[in-house]
Amino acid sequence: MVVLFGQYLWLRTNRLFVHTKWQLRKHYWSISIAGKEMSLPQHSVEIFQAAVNAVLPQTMIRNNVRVEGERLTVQNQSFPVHKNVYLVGFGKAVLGMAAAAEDLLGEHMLQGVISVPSGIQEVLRATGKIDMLLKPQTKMQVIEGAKHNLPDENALTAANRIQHLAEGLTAKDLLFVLISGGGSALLPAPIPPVTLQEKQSLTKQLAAKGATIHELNTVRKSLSLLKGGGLAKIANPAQVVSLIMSDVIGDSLDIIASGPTVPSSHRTEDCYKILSKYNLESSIPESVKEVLSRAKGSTTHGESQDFAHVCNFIIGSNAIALKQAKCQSESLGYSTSVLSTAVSGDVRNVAKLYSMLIQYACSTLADSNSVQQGNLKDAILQTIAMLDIPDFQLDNCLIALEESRGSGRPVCLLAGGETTVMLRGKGKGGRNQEMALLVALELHKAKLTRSQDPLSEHEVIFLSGGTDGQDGPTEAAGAIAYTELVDEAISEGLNVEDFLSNNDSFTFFSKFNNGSNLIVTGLTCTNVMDVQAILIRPKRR
Ligand SMILES: Nc1ncnc2c1ncn2[C@@H]1O[C@H](COP(=O)(O)OP(=O)(O)OP(=O)(O)O)[C@@H](O)[C@H]1O
Ligand SMILES: O=C(O)[C@H](O)CO
Repeated sequence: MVVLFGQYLWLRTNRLFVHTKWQLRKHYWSISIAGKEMSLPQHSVEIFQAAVNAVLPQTMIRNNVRVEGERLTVQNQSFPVHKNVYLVGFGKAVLGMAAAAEDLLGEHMLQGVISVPSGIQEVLRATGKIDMLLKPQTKMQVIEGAKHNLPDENALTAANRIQHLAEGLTAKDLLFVLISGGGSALLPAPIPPVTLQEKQSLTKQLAAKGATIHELNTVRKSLSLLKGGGLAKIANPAQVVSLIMSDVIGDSLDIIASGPTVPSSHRTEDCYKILSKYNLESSIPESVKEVLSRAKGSTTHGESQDFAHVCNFIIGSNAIALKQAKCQSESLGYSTSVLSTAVSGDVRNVAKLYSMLIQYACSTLADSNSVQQGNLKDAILQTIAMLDIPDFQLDNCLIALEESRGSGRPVCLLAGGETTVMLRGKGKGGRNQEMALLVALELHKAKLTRSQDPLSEHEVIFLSGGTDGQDGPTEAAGAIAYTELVDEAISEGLNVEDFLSNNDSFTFFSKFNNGSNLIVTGLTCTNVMDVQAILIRPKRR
C-alpha cells in the first residue's frame, strides 16, 4: 500500500510543518478512520502537531488578553490603560506574542523592544507564517540574537535596550512583559565585572554536565542585573504585567527565563552548592566569585513586598499542549491518557521508564503473564520515585489500557517534560532524538530477553519531540522509534550503541532509513518543553 504521506501531511498541516520526511513504511498496516487510510507513525506526527498548534503564541495571547476601551484584562484581572503601555519581551515564542499583543493594544501601545532568536523573522516569512510577524508600522524594535541558544553580543544589545526602556518608566506607565523559554539566553545582563563570555562559558559547562534548568537558572539569576526579579525592580514604579509561556517543569515562575519579574528565593549558597555538585568550583572566574560574595546571602533583587507593582500570568504550558494532543488522539480513535507533564531526569533513566511502560502496556493488552506484569509495575513505580516525577499517573495508563481491551481501540499514552543529557561524546543530537534512540535500544534488549513476548505481538510507536521545533543544536524537532528499529539499523550497517555513546543521535537518524524517522518542523515559534507519545495496537495476524 502506498500513501503519499509527505504530501498528505503538507496539505493538512502547512500551518506548522515546513516539511516532514515521513514516508509510509511497508510493514505498517494502515487503518481506515473517517475514510482516511493512515498508520501509527502518521498518527503520532498528527498528535504532536496538535500539541504544538495548541500553544501557538498568538492564540495564547488572544485567549488570555482583552482590551475594551481603556481597560486591559488579563485572565480575570483588569488594569487601566490610556496610551501608556510599553512592551518588552524575550524568548522563542515572543515574536508571535508581540504581534498579537500589539494588535490588541492598538493606540495604547507606545513603544517596545523584543529579543528573539536569530533568523526567526526570515523563517516566518519563508514559511508564510505572516500572522506571527510584526506589521510594517510596528512601534516595536526587534533584535535577533542568541544563535544556538547561547547569549551573544546581539542579545546583550537587546538586554541593554530593554533595561534602558524600563529605567525610564513612571508610575503612570504600564510595562507589558512577554516571556517564554529561551528568554535567559536572549536577555543577558551580566553584573560587572562578570563578562558575557564568562557567563556563557559557565552556563555551557553546567549544561554539558547535565545540570537541570532549575540549577542553570539559579546560577544565571545570581549573575544578572535583569534576571531574578531585576527587570521588575528597574521598572518600578510602573505597573508591570508579565505574560508567560512556561517551558519548565512545574511552571515555576522564578525559573522560566530566569524569572526577570519574579522575586527569587535562591541564595548565594544555592549557587555554590550547584557549582560544587558539578565540580566547577575550581574553574569559577574571579569576577563570578566577586559578584557572589557581594550578594551576601540573597540573590534576589528585593523582598517580595517590592513586587506589589507586578502581576505575573502563565498563559501557555505543556499541560495545554497535551490536552489538545489528547483530543486529537481521541478523534483519531485511540484510547488515550495523559500520564505526566513533568517527566524529567537523566534521559537514559527516562528512556528505561518509557520502555518498561511500553512492555507493561503490551503485556496488559495481551493479558499475559501476571507475574511479569507485577514485576514491571514495581520497576516502573521505583523508577518514577527515583526520577522524582510528582504528577506521574500510572493509573491513567491502566484506564486507557482497560478501555482499549473493552473497545478494541488502539492505545495512546501521552506525557511531557524535559530531560537532561550528560554529554559524553562530540556528536550532534538533542534530548528527544537521544531519547527515541534509547527507547528503541531498550525495546530491542527487552525483546531479546523475553521468550514469550507481548512486545512482538504489538505495533509500537514512540515519538519524542521538542515543541520549539529545535532539538538541541540540530535541524530536527525530534524523532520516532519503534521495536524493530535496532534490527533495521543493523541491516543498514548502523550500530545504535556507537551513535549513542557519542551523543550522535541526529547523525544516526539522518542516516537511518534515509532520515525518514526525523521530525523536521523548522522553528515553530512556540516553546512549552517536550512531548512524548506512545501508540500501541495489536499486530494483525
Ligand atoms: N549531541 C547532543 N546530544 C543530545 N543532547 C544534546 C546534544 N547537544 C546538546 N544537547 C542538549 O540540548 C539541550 C540544549 O538544547 P536547546 O538549546 O534546544 O535547549 P532548550 O532547553 O530547548 O532551550 P530553552 O529551554 O532555552 O528553550 C541541552 O539539554 C543539551 O544537553
Ligand atoms: O530561557 C530559559 O531559561 C529556559 O528556556 C527556561 O525557561
